[in-house]
Amino acid sequence: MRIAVLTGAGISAESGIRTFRATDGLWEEHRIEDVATPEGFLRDPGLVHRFYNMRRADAARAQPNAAHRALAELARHHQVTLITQNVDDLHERGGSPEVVHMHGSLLGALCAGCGHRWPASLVMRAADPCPACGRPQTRPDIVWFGEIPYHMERIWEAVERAQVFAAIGTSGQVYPAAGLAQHARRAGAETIELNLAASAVAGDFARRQTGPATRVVPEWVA
Ligand SMILES: CC(C)NC(=O)[C@H](Cc1c[nH]c2ccccc12)NC(=O)[C@H](CCCC/N=C(/NCCC(=O)O)S[C@H]1O[C@H](COP(=O)(O)OP(=O)(O)OC[C@H]2O[C@@H](n3cnc4c(N)ncnc43)[C@H](O)[C@@H]2O)[C@@H](O)[C@H]1O)NC(=O)OCc1ccccc1
Repeated sequence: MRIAVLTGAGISAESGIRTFRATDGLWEEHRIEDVATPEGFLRDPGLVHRFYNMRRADAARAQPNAAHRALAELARHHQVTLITQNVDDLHERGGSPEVVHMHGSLLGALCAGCGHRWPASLVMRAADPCPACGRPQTRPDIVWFGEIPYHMERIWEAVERAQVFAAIGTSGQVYPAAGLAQHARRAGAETIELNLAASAVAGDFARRQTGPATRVVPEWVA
């Protein structure tokens, strides 16, 4: 079976990683414009690096949960394209062989000058010189608002060819990720949403399983 899976912050919530829009969510203390936009980085790279250094430390402390592991199991029996909006590496540590990080990763560094990429250190600073061009314009390799997500060609193709499309732990408020369900449904896929509550695009799904990811994902995979 060809299965395309899209995950969001909700799949990592039970591993202790805060989501974005929950009351104690990440965007509570920080204005999106300040910490997740190219303009915010130009204005105050120190603030942005402190934000992502904190997230990198949180992710390093967290452990994959039963939902991450269940998706790894699914990939052993089906042709799974696992697309995530998450920048943590819990899918990989949960055993998933291949993960498409459409919004980048906390484990990557990117030179805003020459575009060179290299593995991130736990604590990053803008002044860290680029190993390729030497310029001190180091940023996290993360897709910010107003920037084009990574791997879009591959993602559209996988969603169009999927027989099943599942969205797990995502609020459906950020595009183009939130538009993938409708695209899959139009291409004839069976669609299912797994979440604690209905997302902003719940209407695009034929089926829904409501509950915490660590319960509903293993149930769905079984
Ligand atoms: C706010 C929104 C309106 N704005 C956008 O969508 C913008 C603008 C836009 C573009 N098109 C539009 C169309 C309409 C309106 C606006 C737009 N989009 C962009 O700027 C994108 C770039 C967006 C990426 C920004 N970067 C992120 N992340 C990296 C940074 C970082 O992480 O710091 S987005 C970030 O926020 C989003 C958060 O959403 P979720 O992951 O869903 O998390 P959330 O907290 O919201 O919800 C948690 C869910 O889990 C559930 N849950 C909680 N606990 C559990 C639990 N235990 N079990 C199960 N479920 C659970 C909850 O019920 C809830 O549903 C994720 O995508 C996450 O990656 N770029 C772009 O459009 O470029 C052009 C383009 C595009 C395509 C082709 C050509 C050109």
